[in-house]
Amino acid sequence: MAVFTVVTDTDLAQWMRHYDLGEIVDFRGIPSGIENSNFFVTTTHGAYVLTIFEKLTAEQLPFYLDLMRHLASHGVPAPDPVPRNDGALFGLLHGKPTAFVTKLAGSAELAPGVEHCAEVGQMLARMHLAGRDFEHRQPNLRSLGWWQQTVPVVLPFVGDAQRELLEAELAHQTAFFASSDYAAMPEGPCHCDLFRDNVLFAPAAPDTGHSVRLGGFFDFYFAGCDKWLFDLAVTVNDWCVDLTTGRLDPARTEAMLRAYQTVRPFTPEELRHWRDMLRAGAYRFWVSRLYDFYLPRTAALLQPHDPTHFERILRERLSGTDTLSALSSCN
Ligand SMILES: Nc1ncnc2c1ncn2[C@@H]1O[C@H](COP(=O)(O)OP(=O)(O)OP(=O)(O)O)[C@@H](O)[C@H]1O
Ligand SMILES: N[C@@H](CCO)C(=O)O
Repeated sequence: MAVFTVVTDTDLAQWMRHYDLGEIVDFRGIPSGIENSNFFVTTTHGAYVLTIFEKLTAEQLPFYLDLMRHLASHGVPAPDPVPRNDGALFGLLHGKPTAFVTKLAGSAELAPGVEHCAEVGQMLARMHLAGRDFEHRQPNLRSLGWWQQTVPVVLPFVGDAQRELLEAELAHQTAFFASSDYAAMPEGPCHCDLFRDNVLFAPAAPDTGHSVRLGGFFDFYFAGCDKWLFDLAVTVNDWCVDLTTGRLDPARTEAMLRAYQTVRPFTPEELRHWRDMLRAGAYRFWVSRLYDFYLPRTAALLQPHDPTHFERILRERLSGTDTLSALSSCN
């Protein structure tokens, strides 16, 4: 179980005094996830998720919690942080920032079809537009600066072929980030980690004509201001990939991109640099997975993600052209 901080019944009982959430009915650690300690807490008032933030600081947290509130109030289904009795959206438990958010209904779809990809693409574009008037500006903390710091830390652990690719891609991305086309791309609050396991689907209501219904986006704790296209590239790299080869599945990719574009059309700069952005999205997670794999933290049970998956995806995006035509064909 990825529970880094153990919470006893006594800890929880004391913690609950800060909230008006009724009596505890059930309390259990959540085994998935690799960043934070998460618990499902059911009370006589409803179902919640208690998250103890293992890395994020009290200074960083308002961005995420306020963003979730902002999005939820703008029609984007996201967990809503529950205020404490003193009005604060988080407190300290075992010295770490800790928050209660509402539990979303539904379950993750780990083998998505075109309908799931279309739902996610459209909601992602709506989320980007909804974030335009969000007042906080905090950068994506896992962007170029973090890659530049982290790559030298993981290089001693990897083979020659990986070293060469890590260094070459970092140079390419550094130049891309410095370009005028990059500067011209639209940006704003992004999820930055909208993988299949961070989206829930609920059963579609009968007679709606839809086969699937989006339950919500969650795990906003890697969110930050970034290029909207980066957010989409991260999402496509996970939702539309053939898990064996790392190639993009044309039907799912087109479904997601078309749906995104019905809400927010791409700019010329974005069309020109789609593949660079897919590479950036793959690189970000290759580096973080290498870091977590070779420099793991202790947890009661930790399931590290496979770094070679994103190495394969990056190599595939470097060689592929199909992804560019998929995007252009949507115009
Ligand atoms: N608001 C929520 N509503 C419903 N389920 C949730 C919610 N938040 C978390 N969960 C459940 O908890 C699990 C773990 O949460 P999460 O994925 O956020 O872990 P993490 O360690 O914080 O992040 P990461 O995915 O980056 O490792 C999810 O897979 C999901 O089942
Ligand atoms: N989505 C990330 C985990 C951290 O959120 C990954 O698959 O590497």
